[in-house]
Amino acid sequence: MLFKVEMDVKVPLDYDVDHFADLKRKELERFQELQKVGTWRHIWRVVGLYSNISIFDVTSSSELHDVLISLPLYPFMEVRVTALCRHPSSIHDDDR
Ligand SMILES: O=C(O)C[C@H]1C=CC(=O)O1
Repeated sequence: MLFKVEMDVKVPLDYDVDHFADLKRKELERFQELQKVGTWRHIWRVVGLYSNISIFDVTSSSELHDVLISLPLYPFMEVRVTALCRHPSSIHDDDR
């Protein structure tokens, strides 16, 4: 199952810089693991914002929920999820 996930990262201005750098390092590790196994299939930066638009490939909405709340930066994210399905005119067989 494919989902579009929009993530806005919002960090309080007075948040400890070193602690946030540590969370970002952990987020990068988790992100790379999820990319390697194909769960986090695509990511784009939204120009000018600390936001991304991503495509996740998971077996269920529950799996997506578990993946999202496992992200180290999750407590700082506003997340919007859109379920996707194959377009009948698509020529690609991996977009479902
Ligand atoms: O940078 C972000 O948009 C937040 C998050 C997504 C991947 C990653 O490494 O951090």
